[in-house]
Amino acid sequence: MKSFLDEQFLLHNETAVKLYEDYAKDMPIIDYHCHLSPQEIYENKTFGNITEAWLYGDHYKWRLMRANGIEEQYITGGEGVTDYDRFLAYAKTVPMMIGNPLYAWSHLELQRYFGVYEVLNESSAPGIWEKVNAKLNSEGFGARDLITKSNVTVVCTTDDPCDSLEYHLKIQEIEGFDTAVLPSFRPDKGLELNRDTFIEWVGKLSQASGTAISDYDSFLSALESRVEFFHSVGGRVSDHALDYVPYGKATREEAAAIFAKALAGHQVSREEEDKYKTVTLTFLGKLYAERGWVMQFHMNAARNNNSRMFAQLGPDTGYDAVNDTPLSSAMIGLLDALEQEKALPKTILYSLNPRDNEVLAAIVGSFQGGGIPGKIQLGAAWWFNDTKDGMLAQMRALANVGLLSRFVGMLTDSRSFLSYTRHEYFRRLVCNLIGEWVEQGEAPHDMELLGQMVQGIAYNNAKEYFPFSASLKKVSASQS
Ligand SMILES: O=C(O)[C@@H](O)[C@H](O)[C@H](O)C(=O)CO
Repeated sequence: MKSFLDEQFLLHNETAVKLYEDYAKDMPIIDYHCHLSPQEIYENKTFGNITEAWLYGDHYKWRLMRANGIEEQYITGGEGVTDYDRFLAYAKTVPMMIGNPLYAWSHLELQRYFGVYEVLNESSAPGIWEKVNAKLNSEGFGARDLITKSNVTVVCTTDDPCDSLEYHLKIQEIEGFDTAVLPSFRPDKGLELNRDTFIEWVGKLSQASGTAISDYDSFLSALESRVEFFHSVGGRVSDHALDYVPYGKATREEAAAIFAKALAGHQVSREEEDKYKTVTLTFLGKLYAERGWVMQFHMNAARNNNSRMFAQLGPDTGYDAVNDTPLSSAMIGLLDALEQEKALPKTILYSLNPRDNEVLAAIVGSFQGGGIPGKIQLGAAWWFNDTKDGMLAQMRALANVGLLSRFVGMLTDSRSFLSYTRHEYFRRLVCNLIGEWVEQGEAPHDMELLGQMVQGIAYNNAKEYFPFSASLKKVSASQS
């Protein structure tokens, strides 16, 4: 029987161990989608204790604590509740997490960042609290230190087009910090024209772009100026949350009329919304293609389901779920609208519903081309799929229908600076999956070929795929 989280964790055959140890383990990380705060990175934020690092913003942990019957004030904080109280509440929940990736992630983080190899529970909590906090309060445990320690060459944060990117610019001035921290252009608030944030957001866009927005054309030119600004700061990625995939063939004039209706404060119909989103996404896709950007679609999330708690805590607080809207024909329509004009950018398609894996993997195959390896990507297992089963299902679907060897690999999608162990977890799964194929005679025991495949999925494919600046930390010869 293997001991818990030992060196061969998730590696169940010799080939897997060799692939991980000799090829995957030491590869750098490109974290091309996350929710880290550029300000905290710039300020090299330090964490007074493990509760601050673990429980101040991680809704994955909050969700499981609720499921374990922990009172809300010990999860997201409350009157008279100390950070130690919250840590104890988490320590009480951890033993109940067996089978959930957070059980492994939490212990991997304790091992990799703090040298703690004990299992976390209520009885070990006091000692672990002391040991971890002593480290967190010592030199080298600030946000930037943790990024550097994790061998991360690129971090792509998630940013609103109206954002000043002040901290991205300031980070570029920091001597000796090699990681590129780049903005991702996330214009969801400009697409969601039925939401109560739309009109105010258009006003913010006008201010940020210096463009008077009186109609759809001026709105689009304001968006274009912000794309250009993000590009000037090193941004090369966009990101769209499509909780359902819209598609409605329409002219620019039709979209303009719908835009005007929404800007006047009127609700638009679903048909009008689809038309507006189709024309606007097509416009944006062309901008991305012109600049060589990568366009990401995060689809089929069902967000903020608990209206009482949404009113109390806001979004991204652990009350989301998986949507099950059909997406195939709309997705094809959107991609084809761009392809028709030879303006389809590199694109990554993520669905939160694993039922869509094969659907998207097949759609991906319909739009490859342009001489670009893996131009269209089946997105990494995301959010509720960021699990052993979810990652394997996504990789198997991609391997069955497309080219796993061209996959740009994992991302943390996290708000915590300790989450880079998710890449280790993923790399171990990749090596074991390929190792199994070799041991079962389904792939040749050609370590050079397999090592190249593993290093590609771990890092090199992303390095080639994302047109980030040459300011990336140079990967040593043995790793490239
Ligand atoms: O980018 C998204 O929309 C999601 O990743 C969302 O932000 C969610 O809160 C998350 O971080 C899941 O990991």
